[in-house]
Amino acid sequence: MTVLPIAPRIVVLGAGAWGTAMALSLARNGRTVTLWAHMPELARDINTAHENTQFLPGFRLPENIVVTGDDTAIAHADLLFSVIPSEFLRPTIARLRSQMHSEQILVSATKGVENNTFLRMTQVIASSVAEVGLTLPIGALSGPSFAKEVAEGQPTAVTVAFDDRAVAALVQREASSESMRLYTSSDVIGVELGGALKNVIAIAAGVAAGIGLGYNSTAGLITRGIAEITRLAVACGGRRETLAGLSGTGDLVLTCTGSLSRNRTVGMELGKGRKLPDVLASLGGHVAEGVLTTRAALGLARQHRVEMPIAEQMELILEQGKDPREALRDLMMRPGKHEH
Ligand SMILES: NC(=O)c1ccc[n+]([C@@H]2O[C@H](COP(=O)([O-])OP(=O)(O)OC[C@H]3O[C@@H](n4cnc5c(N)ncnc54)[C@H](O)[C@@H]3O)[C@@H](O)[C@H]2O)c1
Ligand SMILES: O=P(O)(O)OC[C@H](O)CO
Repeated sequence: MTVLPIAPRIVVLGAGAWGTAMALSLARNGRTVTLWAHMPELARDINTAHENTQFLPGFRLPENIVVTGDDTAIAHADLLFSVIPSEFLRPTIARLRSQMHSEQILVSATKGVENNTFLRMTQVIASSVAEVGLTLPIGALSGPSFAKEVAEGQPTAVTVAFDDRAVAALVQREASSESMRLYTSSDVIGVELGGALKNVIAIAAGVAAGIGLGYNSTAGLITRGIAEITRLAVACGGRRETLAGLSGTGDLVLTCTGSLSRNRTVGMELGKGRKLPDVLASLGGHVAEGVLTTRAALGLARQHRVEMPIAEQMELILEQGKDPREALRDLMMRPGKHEH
């Protein structure tokens, strides 16, 4: 049976906006939280400024957050949160896995699908640690949660999923606070895919906004978007009701309407006519996971023979520079369908 000590040692892997906000949220319970950065210089800069000026400016880190670039810090953790962008996850886990052990619990908070394998993030981590003969409980945390608002202490609700619900309950106990409410789930597939796939639809919502379209179009994209990502998640083994929850409808509504979303911003700039490399370069080192996830989602969709018309048009815009207006027209002019 997996257990956690009374005062578990917590390490957050990845000192981007979300890793830093997660550390701030976890530290509100009085625990010491170690925030691991992949580059020692980044750890040093954050320690000097007591603030992550590059990825989450404006929030002073309290004394009980210790920032480090030292890989050996991971060996002392009881509870690990992995917040590494999907693109860098496999090499980062390969680097750190010699410090990991089977008594630890690992929560993945990354939202993405691996580009060539189409694996979910918990699968990437499990397959990497298996190469050195290691197994440990690995689950996913996802839901509507802009890092800035979490850092501000604004009430936020997310879902944490493990195959073993008792493990999800342990994480729920440790990560809940006045401003962070966690629901448990045993649907790891649904929670992970909900969080990853909503980014593709958020790009589409941004494109619509960038073209100058209004509320009707956004509502249509959100609703047909949830239909599309639910189809794929269910085909992959997720549960329909999970996609109707926080890590599905909840996150989709947030990211398709919230101006803080990087994915929506990318779509909006494309809708205004800017080119993708130029838009990505202006994100200041931040990731917009949906750009890479679009192709992976379509790869998964082909494997499972699932139709994803919105994702297909996004791929054409992102990879072939299709005119966004033409893409939206092509979506509207598809053959008529039943709603369900
Ligand atoms: N920002 C949010 O509001 C938010 C909320 C929920 C989930 N997420 C998810 O969290 C994950 C991380 O996003 P973020 O917003 O914290 O990142 P970010 O965009 O703020 O920063 C990029 C991160 O990538 C790291 N990085 C860059 N090169 C690297 C390399 N070669 N190896 C390892 N790491 C490298 C940087 O150190 C930094 O931590 C993403 O999957 C994102 O979808 C973000
Ligand atoms: O800024 P985005 O688009 O990466 O979205 C951040 C989170 O995923 C919102 O839940």
